[in-house]
Amino acid sequence: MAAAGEPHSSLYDTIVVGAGIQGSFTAYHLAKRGRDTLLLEQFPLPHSRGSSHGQSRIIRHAYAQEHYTQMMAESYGLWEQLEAEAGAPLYRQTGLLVLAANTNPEFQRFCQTLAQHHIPSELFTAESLRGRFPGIRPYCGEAGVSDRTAGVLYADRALRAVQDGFRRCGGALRDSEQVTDIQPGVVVTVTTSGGVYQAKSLVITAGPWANKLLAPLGLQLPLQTLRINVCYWKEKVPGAYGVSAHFPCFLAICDPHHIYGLPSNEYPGLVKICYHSGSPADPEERDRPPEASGLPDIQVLQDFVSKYLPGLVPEPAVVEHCMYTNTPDEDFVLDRHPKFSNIVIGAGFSGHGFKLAPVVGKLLCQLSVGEEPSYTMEPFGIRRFPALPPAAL
Ligand SMILES: Cc1cc2nc3c(=O)[nH]c(=O)nc-3n(C[C@H](O)[C@H](O)[C@H](O)COP(=O)(O)OP(=O)(O)OC[C@H]3O[C@@H](n4cnc5c(N)ncnc54)[C@H](O)[C@@H]3O)c2cc1C
Ligand SMILES: O=C(O)[C@@H]1CCCC=N1
Repeated sequence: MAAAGEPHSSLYDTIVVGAGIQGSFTAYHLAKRGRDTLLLEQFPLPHSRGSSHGQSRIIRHAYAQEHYTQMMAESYGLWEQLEAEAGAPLYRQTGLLVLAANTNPEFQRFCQTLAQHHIPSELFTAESLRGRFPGIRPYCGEAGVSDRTAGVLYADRALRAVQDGFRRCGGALRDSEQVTDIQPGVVVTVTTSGGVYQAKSLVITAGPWANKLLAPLGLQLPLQTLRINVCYWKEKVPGAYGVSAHFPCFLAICDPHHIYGLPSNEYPGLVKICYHSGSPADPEERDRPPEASGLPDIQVLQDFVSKYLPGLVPEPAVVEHCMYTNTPDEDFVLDRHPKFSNIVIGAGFSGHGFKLAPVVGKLLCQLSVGEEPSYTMEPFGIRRFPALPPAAL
């Protein structure tokens, strides 16, 4: 294996394209197994053009779909391991409240998975919510269920930690190198803006750029790229909705899209509350203002904040941007290319993939080395999309 900075003339075991959280964890698992791995990133690191930047992400066992709750059991352990390797905290436990009308079927599925997996949790009525969380003004008939294991991941720090871990295991990370061409074969040839590399297998984890890389490989996935407004709301009394006041993360099950929030922490006095959807956008033109007919997400959030969180100023104080890459069912794509079995794809993380990245990385690593994946891959297969052009398959 070449030392850092030395030219690498031979064949890599695996090249991973895209150093967001999914590609970085994939490369980390590969390097930990002693695979000679090259991780390529188009932008200088760190950058804020994709989906993995920012200070915080929610981590939780609570899911309406059991397969994610199952994967989270292992994911928590892998986050802990990375935290120990990094020697710095990556996670803060805050708990999470799922809020909905008590008759809501999705809410009931959350309660079922929490119970089935013995996750420490508590049920709340509108009245008991009011007593325990005076900052929330629940409506009549609303219920809540908590996931006490949930909390906040320090996202930027976590991304750096996994990339450092990858390098410590001998992995090579080259940033500012955009992949411009992929030639499939028993040996895959990858051309970048900086050189030409070869490997026995390739993993594509390109976030919102996935379809751009897949098009020349004869594949287009039904992915929608969305620009998300990441809104921060000012506390009327600083700290009232903060981690130190034990305010939890929350997920409000709303129609048509959920609303979620994290206690004030990264920006003192500001609470992060976002809409779980956004306006369609090309990642190359993310900050171009959307059409006038775009999603009224900020208005929906303002209404929500004025109604339910009376201790916050109902107008965003800070708005940052990030990208979602959504599949139609919001399940991930973790699969081999239908025609080129040594090309593995991780895509469509649909705005909820950060917490699961340690397990996603392990699964993509297993697929690329030809091992049986440790979980059922049924929800994640490419063939679940009926509208794929048959020529591609
Ligand atoms: C506002 C917001 C809030 C979220 N909240 C949560 C949350 O609370 N909990 C949670 O679990 N998840 C959350 N998520 C989702 C999570 O952040 C994403 O699922 C995850 O970051 C996706 O990572 P990725 O590696 O697939 O994509 P990215 O981070 O976009 O990484 C892809 C990388 O590939 C690189 N790339 C692309 N094309 C090329 C090329 N040709 N050559 C070289 N490099 C290339 C890109 O530059 C990029 O760095 C949230 C996402 C957003 C946007
Ligand atoms: O994944 C998460 O926990 C957050 C909150 C719910 C919607 C998407 N992201």
